[in-house]
Amino acid sequence: MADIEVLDRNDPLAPLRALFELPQGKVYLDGNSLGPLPTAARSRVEAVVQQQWGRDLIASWNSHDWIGLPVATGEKIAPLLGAAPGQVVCCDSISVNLFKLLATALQLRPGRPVILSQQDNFPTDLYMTQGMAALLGEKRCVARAVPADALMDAMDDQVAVLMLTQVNFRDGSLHDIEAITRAAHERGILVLWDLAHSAGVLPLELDSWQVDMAVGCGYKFLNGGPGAPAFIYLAARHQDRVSQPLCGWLGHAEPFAFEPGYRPAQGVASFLSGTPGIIGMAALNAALDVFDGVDMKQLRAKSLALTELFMTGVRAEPACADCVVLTPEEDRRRGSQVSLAHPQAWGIARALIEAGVVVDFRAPDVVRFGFAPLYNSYRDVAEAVAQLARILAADEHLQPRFSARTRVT
Ligand SMILES: Cc1ncc(COP(=O)(O)O)c(C=O)c1O
Ligand SMILES: Nc1c(O)cccc1C(=O)C[C@H](N)C(=O)O
Repeated sequence: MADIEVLDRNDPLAPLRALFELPQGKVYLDGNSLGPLPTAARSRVEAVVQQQWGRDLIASWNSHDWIGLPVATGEKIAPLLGAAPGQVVCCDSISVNLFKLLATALQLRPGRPVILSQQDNFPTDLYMTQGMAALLGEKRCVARAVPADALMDAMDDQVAVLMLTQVNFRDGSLHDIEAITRAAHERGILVLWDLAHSAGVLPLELDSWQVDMAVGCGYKFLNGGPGAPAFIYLAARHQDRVSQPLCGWLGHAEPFAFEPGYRPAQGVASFLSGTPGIIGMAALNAALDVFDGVDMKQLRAKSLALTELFMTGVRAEPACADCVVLTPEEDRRRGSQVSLAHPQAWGIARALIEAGVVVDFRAPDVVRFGFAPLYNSYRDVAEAVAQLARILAADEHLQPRFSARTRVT
């Protein structure tokens, strides 16, 4: 393996690790599921609870601008997406936001009922599409999911919107947003990108790639905390042509006029529905400060170096010979995780966690190693490879205590 200490010493992003509260003695490689706690988020939550909720109570909607928090947080996320102001709002979960945007896409393409996706997309994306189809009936909505290599052929004149996730949650493979968006547009198809495993770790240029719509996650690489709200991106060019169906009062032009009839707010703010969870959103808002001054290209370069080092390390270890690297080798095809397939993946994941290397298991046979360049070091990679090789060489993953599937994640 390369000289790990030199790599960490020369890493310009290494000081950012100090902005997080990482548990001592653990190597945390699960930031693609739940990012760790940024100290700024802890302090903000304390302030929101003690001073704002605890002391200022209801006045905080104005005096601490709670009412403006979804838009303000969206504007803080926007630069990470390559989005000009006025196109991103923070709200709800990805699942709920997909529903709003899918309905919008169908409105924009009347006569085209198909929502096209990839068979191994994250299940919630497929489920939301199936729910939409059941609600609207097959004349107005058809859920079509095909293998990745059949997507181009499936883009026919019945397709209203292509809904894809940029980085596949299972194998870490990465789609080329710009090329796929262009191909879809040439066929009159809108694109809706799920950026759950991209926002905060990959350089994104949604505006210049002409993306129509996107959603993303607050609790993974944006480090906003468990169940942090998600976000919606809707390109400015579509905003005055659509109305989303979950038209709650906070998406109204004047919520406090309490009118009986719905009038949407201007722009992407009309994608708000009900009252946001202020504590959770405040945590995400503060967590985003970690990105101040961070060059996303530099972040990507480190992410690639971490995943590359890990894959090289695994291949060089004879004890890891039965691990199949599912994640593409090519930089332009790889997100920020490495997935290994192994028949005893569950036991390996549990043994790694017990050894202090926090990874996750995805059924049926995948161990995921998520690398977050904001806080993971090259030393973390070396430790993960060493522990994996040790466990496999000692058959530790076959220990009876690792055989029962006792956990949900
Ligand atoms: C690609 C992808 N989309 C959507 C989700 C779920 O989003 P939510 O729980 O915010 O609905 C996840 C993970 O939870 C995911 O990995
Ligand atoms: N959202 C999660 C949860 O509430 C519990 C456990 C895991 C998750 C996840 O984020 C899973 C994740 N989207 C994945 O890539 O598998």
